[in-house]
Parts: sequence; structure tokens; C-alpha cells
Amino acid sequence: MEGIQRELDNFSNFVSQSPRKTAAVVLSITACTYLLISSLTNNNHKKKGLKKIPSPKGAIPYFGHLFSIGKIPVLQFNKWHDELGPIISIKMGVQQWISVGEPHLAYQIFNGKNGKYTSSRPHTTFLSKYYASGSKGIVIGNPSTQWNKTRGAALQILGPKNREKFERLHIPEADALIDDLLAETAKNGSVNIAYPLHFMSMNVILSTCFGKRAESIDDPLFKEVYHIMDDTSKIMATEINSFLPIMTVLDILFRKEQKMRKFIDERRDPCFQRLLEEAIDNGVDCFATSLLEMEDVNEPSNVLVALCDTLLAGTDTSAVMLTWSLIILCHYPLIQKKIAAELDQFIRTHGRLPTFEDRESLPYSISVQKECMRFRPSTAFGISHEAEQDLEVNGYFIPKGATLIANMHVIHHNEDFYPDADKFVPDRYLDDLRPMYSSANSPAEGRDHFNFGFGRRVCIGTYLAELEIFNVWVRLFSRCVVEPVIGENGEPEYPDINTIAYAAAILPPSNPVVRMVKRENALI
Ligand code: HEM
Repeated sequence: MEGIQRELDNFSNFVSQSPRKTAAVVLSITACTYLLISSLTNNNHKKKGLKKIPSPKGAIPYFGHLFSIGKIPVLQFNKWHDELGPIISIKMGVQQWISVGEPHLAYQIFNGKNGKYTSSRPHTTFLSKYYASGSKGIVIGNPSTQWNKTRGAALQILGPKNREKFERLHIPEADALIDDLLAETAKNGSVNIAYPLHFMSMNVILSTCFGKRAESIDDPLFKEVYHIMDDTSKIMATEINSFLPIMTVLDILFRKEQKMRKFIDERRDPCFQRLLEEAIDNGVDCFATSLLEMEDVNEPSNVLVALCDTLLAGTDTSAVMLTWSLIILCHYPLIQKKIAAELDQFIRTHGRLPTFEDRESLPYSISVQKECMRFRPSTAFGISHEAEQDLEVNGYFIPKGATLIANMHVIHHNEDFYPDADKFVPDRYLDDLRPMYSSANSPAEGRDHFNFGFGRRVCIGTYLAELEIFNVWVRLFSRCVVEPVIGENGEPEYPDINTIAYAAAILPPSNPVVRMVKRENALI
């Protein structure tokens, strides 16, 4: 989203410097055409006798609300929800975005009979044409036979039947992470947990996908994959021509599409191709080789995109989620004590640390984990869906082509669904200890939280994420305490749990610096 602001600045520069008149003429023609089309289509809801979705004031012709959304749009969207209610319509240039901030309404839109028409992804040049080369893989592809089979295969491979295999990979990563956090604190007096968590999470996904791990952040494997993922996100963020088609002029001028193709052909594909071949040559039993064994899925370019999807969707999400959890708990030493006591009780009884299978013996830990995810969701809007046809939902008119987003903060702070929603309530989920992956596929009332999205597109990595989070949690709180940094004046400086670092699909906290300290009475 910061990319949008940057591109808007570029656009203003272009209009004011170069062929000023040409730009002005193109802009006027585009604006007139747009006004004509929107005046013809804007009243569709009236014809159908439905309510118009409330929209904030201040939309400018053609640009819509783009100049009002600010540097961190999710914050402005949240304010608009406060003013206008659980469903709002935002004009992102020529696109209509419908932001949903209430769980039942989100279900009516994304699940059930409407879900059939709201499970596509919006088209963008980079993601649809280059990244997914049409409709390959899982995240960007639209429902089709191959997509269904690929998604089904991924769910099967990444599901509970492979728990032991995944735990064998996750546990050493969790232990290495904790050693690292302790060592960094001992060396520097504090640690920014975002980087080690990102590194651990990337290793979890690399080992799941290819049976490979990076030794350190200086490992060329880590650097290469990190930069490919980072550049993918950057290119995605600057695709403003889908909001303002006039920007295509700039894209042509700056040969943006050629750069996109070059990035995929010369960097992304060779890297993933190589990792795939190494996994095959070494006979590794991993997600990549399992996908290649699946009929109708195993076309190499489809597998390659699915692997890239997994890295893109599965690394930052889990890392950021854990980052928020640890900084939240830094504020609550007594809750940490209760978590540690529960873990110690298990260790005393069983003479070992719990595995995911033992999760029901840890009701308090599970409840706190879920509450952390509810309190500070790690994505702003999940991943956008698109309405494939005009829809009527709860008396509202949703036009074909609208981009549909779930506002995670507003949904998770809905007072009717979550009483005392603005408070951190560690016991909130004591009556709902079901694994998150089974809750994610329940009706709205039965869901613990909505971080994993909705309907046919619900996250396929829910089980893997939950396993990763669980194993880090168990190991960390049985060995350590998360404490605030001690400032120069000797006072504790608690990490800020109210500020987002920057605007992107994922919302990391601004400065997650804490001290990771060994528990004096630890049993392991
Ligand atoms: C706490 C961690 C995670 C969170 C919060 C999260 C969240 C999400 C969300 C919100 C969506 C979009 C759902 C929708 O469109 O309605 C999604 C999709 C997806 N996630 Fe996750 N995710 C997490 C971890 C993972 C992991 C570990 C993986 C990889 C194994 C993964 C792979 C995917 C894929 C491939 C999709 C696309 C599904 C589709 O388009 O059909 N995610 N995730």
C-alpha cells in the first residue's frame, strides 16, 4: 500500500514535468469516459431495490478515495468502519472495494451460496499474468479443475497425517530460534524478535517444501529466497494501473511488464526450478516431491507456482503472528507465569515436553494463543476475493467485479461476537480448545477467529501454521520469559503493541524489541 502512495507521487511528477499537455489530455479523456460509465452503472442497486453500501465522503472522480487512504490504509479503513458500519464501499481509483467488518456478514458473502461467486481473485498484471502464469498454483489461480486438485493435494500433504514428519522439522527450528533469541539478548541486552522469527519461519517452509534449510541469514539460500519474496511483494505493491488504468502509460514508458517478465524468468523460476530438481535428485520426501507425484497437479510449472505460493503465503504470516504474540505477552508477566506453570505441570507428569497431540492438556496456553491472534491479526484484509456476478447480500447490492476484502481488525473487534473486544482476555477461549484448522472450516458461530480467511479460499497452511506456532510456544515458555528492555533511566520500556511498522498485506508491529531471559526455575 505504501507502493500506491509512491506510484501516485510518480504520477504527479510525470504530469508536472514531461509532456504536460499530452498527460492532461489523456487524463481528461479517461476521466470523462470513467464518469460516463460510472453514471450509467452506479444506480444498479436502485434498479434492484437494494441498499447501497455506505461509502465515505470525499471521493474524487476517477481517483476515488485514493488520496484519502493515507500511508497506512488499514487505519483509515478502520475509521470509516467506525463511522459507517460493518460494510463499506471504497473507491480505489476505478475499482470498487467492499470492506466487510462483521463475521456473519463476511460469511454471507464468502461462504454458502454466495461463496460460489466470491471465490475468485481480482486480476492484476503481475500476479495473474506473470507470477501465476495464467492460473497456476493456489493463491492467485481461480477455481478450475486443476486449481481444485492442486489445492486438495496441498491440503492433504500439509494436513494432520504428516504431523510427525513436520514436528521433526519444526522442533529443531524452534530450539535454534530460542537459542538465538537468548544469545542475542545476552550479547546486546535486547533483541528485535522480528528477524529471528522470520528466519525460523522461512526455514520451516523451506524444509517443508524442499527438505532444505538455511544455516544463517548470511546463507546464500536464505538471501536468494528472501530477496525473491521481497521483490515479489514490492512489484505487487506498485501495481497501481489496476486502480488507475491511465498509469499504464507510465508502465509502458518504464517498460514495467518487461521487468516483471525478466524477474520471473531470470530470478524466480530458476531458483525454484533448482530447488525442485535438487529435492528430486536427492530423493527428499517433501511437499515439492509429493506434489509431483499427484496426478493432474504434477505439471512442473504448476508445482513451481504452488511452491512459491507456499513460501509467499506461509513465511511472514506465521512469523508476524508470533511476533505480535510475544510482544503482547511481554506486557503480561502473570499470564506468562500461568503458561509456564501449565507447561511445567505437563513436563513433571510426562517427563517430556508436549507435542501437538498433547495440546488438550494445555487449555490455558491454547486459549492465550488464540486470543493473541484475535487481538492483533497479522493481515490487514486477508487476500482479496472478487465478485464474479451481481449479488444481493443481506439487502445490500454487491456489483460484479467488486473487490471483496475482510477487514481483520474490525471483524476481530466486533463487540457482539467478542464481548470486551478491545480487552486482551486470556481466558476467552477456554471453552473452545478445538484446533484452529478445524475451527477454520466451521460456520461463523463456530469459529474461534478469522485470521485464516473464508470459504473455498480458506488458508491451506492452517494446520502447518498452528503446528509451527505450538512448537515455538511450548519450547519458548518452558525455557524463557519475555521481558521488557530496561531503559537508560532503569525503567522498563515495553514494546509498542498499538503501532504498525508499515502498510502491506501483512501488518508487523513497529519495533518488537524485548529481552529474552532464561527462566530461573525452568525444568528443561
Ligand atoms: C498464522 C499464519 C497464517 C495466516 C494468518 C494465514 C492467513 C491466510 C489468509 C487470510 C488467506 C486468504 C484466505 C482467503 O482468501 O479468504 C490465506 C491463504 C493461503 N495461505 Fe495462509 N496463513 C498463514 C499461514 C500459512 C502457511 C504456513 C502456509 C503454507 C503452508 C499458507 C499458505 C496459504 C496459501 C497457499 C493460501 C491460498 C489459498 C487459496 O487461495 O485458495 N498460509 N492464508
